This record gives sequence, structure tokens and C-alpha cells, in this order.
Amino acid sequence: MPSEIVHTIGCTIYLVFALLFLWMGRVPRTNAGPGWWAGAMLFALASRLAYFLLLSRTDLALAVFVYASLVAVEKALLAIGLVEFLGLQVRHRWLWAALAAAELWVLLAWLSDVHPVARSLGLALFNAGFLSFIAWTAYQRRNDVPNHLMLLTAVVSAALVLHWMSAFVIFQAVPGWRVTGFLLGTLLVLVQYMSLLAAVLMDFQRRLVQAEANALDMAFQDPLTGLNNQRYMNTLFEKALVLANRPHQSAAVIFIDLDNFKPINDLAGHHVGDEVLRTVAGRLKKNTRSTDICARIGGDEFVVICTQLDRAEQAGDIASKLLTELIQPITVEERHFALGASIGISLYPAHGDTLAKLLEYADSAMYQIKRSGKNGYQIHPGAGAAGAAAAAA
Ligand SMILES: Nc1nc2c(ncn2[C@@H]2O[C@H](COP(=O)(O)OP(=O)(O)OP(=O)(O)O)[C@@H](O)[C@H]2O)c(=O)[nH]1
Repeated sequence: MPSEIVHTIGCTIYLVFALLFLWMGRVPRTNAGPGWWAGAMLFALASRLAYFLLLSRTDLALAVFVYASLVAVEKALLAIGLVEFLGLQVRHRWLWAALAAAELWVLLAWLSDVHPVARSLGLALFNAGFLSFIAWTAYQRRNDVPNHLMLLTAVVSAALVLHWMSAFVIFQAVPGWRVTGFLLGTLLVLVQYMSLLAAVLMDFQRRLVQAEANALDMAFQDPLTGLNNQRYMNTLFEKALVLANRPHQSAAVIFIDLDNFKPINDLAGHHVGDEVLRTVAGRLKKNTRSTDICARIGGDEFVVICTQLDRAEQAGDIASKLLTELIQPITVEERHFALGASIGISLYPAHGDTLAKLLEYADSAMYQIKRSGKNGYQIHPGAGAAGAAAAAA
């Protein structure tokens, strides 16, 4: 293939990649990696153009000098971009120092007119050094980006090391190899930058999915305990009603307010209070079915909605079990805390068919327990066969 075509293809690809990286660098919250890679691509483009234009007008040594000095910058920017993209603790100054050494070598080689083999060997060594750093780093961090993209970067960079270290020897032995070598190098560089481009996109997608998951968590979960929040409890209740509507099935809304929780905060600190609330949440989860709904709706207020009950009386048994669990001492930072709980229960459909109504009844039953000495449970009066049941633990 004529060298004009090879260089035109190479230049076009580099330009497209430079623009893509520039565009990606502007995506909000994207790190600095793509910006450095856009710079690297622009230097790769400049090196190709310079080589191509100078070769036809001046001597080979000058064309190689300009080409070599620009390519060295490209490799350094590529390495710095990787450091930034992966958030590595590598000081840029080491890479700048390596670049300065490479540039010095290229300049001295040109000025002192050293043998072409020595000149090419020096440049190949510096470029292979940068590429080895990239290959090794990408390999080390191969699990940081999904779909093995860093592994691909590592493999192609290693192939480019071989390419640089062998090309100058082959150039000497087979002069016609120059165009083929450029073509091969361009292809490898293309795959290398494509893997980086895909890695940036993959990282972007990962952050998007993570942000969506966080937003959903915030919408549906109580951040302290991980239980459902009140808003999501309403949605879940609607769904649960569809199942409870089957003949002879009912549901129970169990309203739980911890007794004497405030002194824990006051005496041991808010962070200990938080841990106690988390433990309570864990106990509620552990002692209910996966189809039941557990939510924290206030400071020390929890709601458990037991769906798919065969008999209304089951609600009292469940409340009794939960109360037994909740009064077990809780240990935080080697301190033991004994809590109580006041529990009020309402039943669907006996007391109402909306969550608002059922919560109101369960809340009022819970207050009855608070007023009559705390630490017990009660089903809201008038629940048919279940009637009112109070138990003091
Ligand atoms: N640690 C912690 N405390 C909270 C949180 N939300 C609310 N609280 C506290 O929980 C306490 C709840 O108050 P009360 O229900 O009156 O406290 P109590 O001692 O259980 O009172 P009784 O229910 O009458 O036994 C308040 O002191 C709130 O500041 C939270 O997220 N973490």
C-alpha cells in the first residue's frame, strides 16, 4: 500500500480519536484521563503529519528527529492519562523526567549525527519503556474495568513494545518494511486507543448504573437501617393487598415504638443510638417472612406489615414473638442496653382497607400500651374474633 494512503488513514484515525477523547473529557465527573489521551492523540497526529510532509521536502534525519520527538511526547501523555484514569499514586514528575531524557537523546542523536541504528535503538528503548509501564500498569489493574478492557490494553501495549524493539532492526534489513511497519504500528495503536476509549465508556456506564442504584436506594430505603422507608411501604402495601384479597386471607399492620430509647442517645451518644436502631431493624427482618414489609417510619418507630395471614389471631403471635426478640439486651461498644417496645396492631380487612386507616388504628393501639405502662402489644379493639389482646412482657 502506498505510504500516502497509510499516513492519510493513520492521520484520520488519530484525529477522530483525539476528538472523541476531547468530547469524553468534557462529560461531567469524568476524570482527567481522556483529556491526556486526547493530547496524546494530537501528538501522534502531529508526528505522522510532520514525518509525511518533511520526508518529501528535506532529509530523512530531520524527518526522523521531528517524528521521534513528537512520538515520545505521545507515549508520555498516554502513560500520564492511564495514571489519571486509574487514579494511581504515581507522580507525574517521573514520567516527565523520562520524557525529558528521551527528548534529549533524540536531539543529541540528531545533532551529533549518530548511526541510524543507534538513534533508532535509543528512541525504541524510551518508547518501549513507556509502553512497558502502560502494559504492566494496565495488567495490574485489569479488574478495575469490566469486560477485560484493561487486559486488552496491556496485551496490545506489550505487542507495541515488541513492535518498537524489533522494527528498527527490520527497517535496516528490509527497507520496504517501513510502510508495512507503519501500518502494523498504526493498527496496534488503534486497538490500544480503542480499548482505552471503551474503558472510559465502560467506566461512565458503571457510574451511571451506580448513581441510579443509589437514587433508587434513597427513594426506597431508610439510609440508617436499610429497611423500607414510609413512601416505599405504601407502594409495597398496595401490592400486598392484591394477595391478601384472596378468600380467607388477611394482613396485619404492626406499629412498633421503642420504649426508653431516648436515654440511650442521651447517655451513650447518637452513634450508639444509631447502632441500636440498626440492631432492632435486623431483629425485625430476621423474625419476619421475606414477603412481609419492614419499614422505619420515624426515629424509633417501625412498622411491620404481615401479609398473607390465614387467621387474624396470627398477628398477636407475631407481635409477641417480635416483642420477645426486641427486649433481648443489645450490646454496643461493650455496653448493654435493655429496650422495651410498645406495639399496636390493626387488621386488614377488619379495621380498614387503606394503609392510612390501618396505621391510624395501629398507632392508637400502640398509644394504649404506652399509656398503660409500655412494653406490650395490643390489637386494636373490635377486631372480630381476635378482639383486644394485651400482653405485658
Ligand atoms: N440515634 C438516633 N436517634 C434518633 C434518630 N431519629 C430520632 N432519634 C431520636 O429518637 C428519640 C425518640 O424519642 P422518643 O420516642 O420520645 O424516645 P423514647 O425514650 O423511646 O420515649 P418513649 O417512646 O416514651 O419510651 C428522640 O430522642 C430522637 O432524637 C436516629 O436516626 N438515630
